[in-house]
Amino acid sequence: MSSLNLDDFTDLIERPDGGVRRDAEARRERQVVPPGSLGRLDDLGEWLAAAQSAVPVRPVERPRVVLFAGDHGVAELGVSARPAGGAGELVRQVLEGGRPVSVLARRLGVPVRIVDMALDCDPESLPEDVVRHRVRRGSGRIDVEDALTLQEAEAAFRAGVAVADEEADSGTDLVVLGDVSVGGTTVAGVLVAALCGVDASVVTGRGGLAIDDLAWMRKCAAIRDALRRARPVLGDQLQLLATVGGADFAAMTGFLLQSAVRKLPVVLDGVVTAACALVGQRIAFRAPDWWLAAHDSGEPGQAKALDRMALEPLLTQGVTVGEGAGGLLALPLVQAAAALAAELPEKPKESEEPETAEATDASEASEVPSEQ
Ligand SMILES: O=C(O)c1ccc[n+]([C@@H]2O[C@H](COP(=O)([O-])O)[C@@H](O)[C@H]2O)c1
Ligand SMILES: Cc1cc2nc[nH]c2cc1C
Repeated sequence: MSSLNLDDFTDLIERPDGGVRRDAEARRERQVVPPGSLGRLDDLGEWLAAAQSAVPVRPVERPRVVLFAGDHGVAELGVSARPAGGAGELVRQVLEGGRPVSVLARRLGVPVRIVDMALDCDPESLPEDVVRHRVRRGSGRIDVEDALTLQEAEAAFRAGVAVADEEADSGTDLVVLGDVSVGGTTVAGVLVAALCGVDASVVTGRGGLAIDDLAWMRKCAAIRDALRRARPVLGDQLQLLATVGGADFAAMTGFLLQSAVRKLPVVLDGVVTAACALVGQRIAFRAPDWWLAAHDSGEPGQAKALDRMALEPLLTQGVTVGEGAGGLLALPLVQAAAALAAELPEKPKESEEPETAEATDASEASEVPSEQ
């Protein structure tokens, strides 16, 4: 297998088509309600049109939730209100239908795919439909040791790339990306603080099930210690993911970048996906153009990361369960924006003048898309 060169993504990732975006804006000018009167839904519809390279924008008909799952050694420090090593149990519950993402996905008719990257459980105990890409059992305790070897990080990154290719090849038209982890918000905090150059306290939040003050202090200290280990490898993103990331983080970073290569738009969930996106931005600066921030979960590290990528979350509902649930909440908005942009009729022509070259404003004519 050829060695992985992350710099290739810089060239492979193009921006969504600016010309198509202008065509989408021009179409909105001709529709019955003024552009801007649908607020952020107007921006959303135009962004999606550019991502699809299609005017009118196509409906989102084959969305999917893709979740990467892993346990993190740092959870042994008591930085999470969830039991260390408990991510496998959550994975079972998601697929059995009993978690928030299961309920929302059922209601919206969206399939959920879960990839095991580093769960700390017997693989036999997992439901059959879990996608198996495990590179190790639990990522390392990042305050004192590396999360992964470089080889494991590369294998995990490649697994994420492969899953993105499978989604693009099978006709998925939008992915809601999420994670199932224990200790993941601590790892995310380290990556965000390292890449934004801020202190541990700035990114230390209360996690999935809010932790108490003592646990918050342990979490802040763990992030501080891991940050010291992160700083020397800041210039090498694969090494950074190996040192203070984890297998699920490496896979999500690979997934996000390859989705951008394949022009597959991705909706980000919470702080964990935001941290992976930030690593991805360091690798390929154009990549964030393909991502949509669904919601503001309230984790301070998420706000920091999204701000760095100039991504503005659509919703604020205080959803901190992770697992793609907050991300999925944005799907109906995306679908609404697409329907409005595609289906609102155009205004009737103001005059009945014959359509001659002279009667048409030349500058406008050059911007009007050929729709038929
Ligand atoms: O989305 C967020 O910002 C968010 C905030 C707190 C917790 N979570 C989810 O909770 C899980 C990890 O939480 P923790 O407290 O064990 O680090 C993981 O699946 C996260 O996606 C997610
Ligand atoms: C308007 C808009 C602009 C963006 N830029 C990057 N992702 C984006 C998503 C949306 C929705």
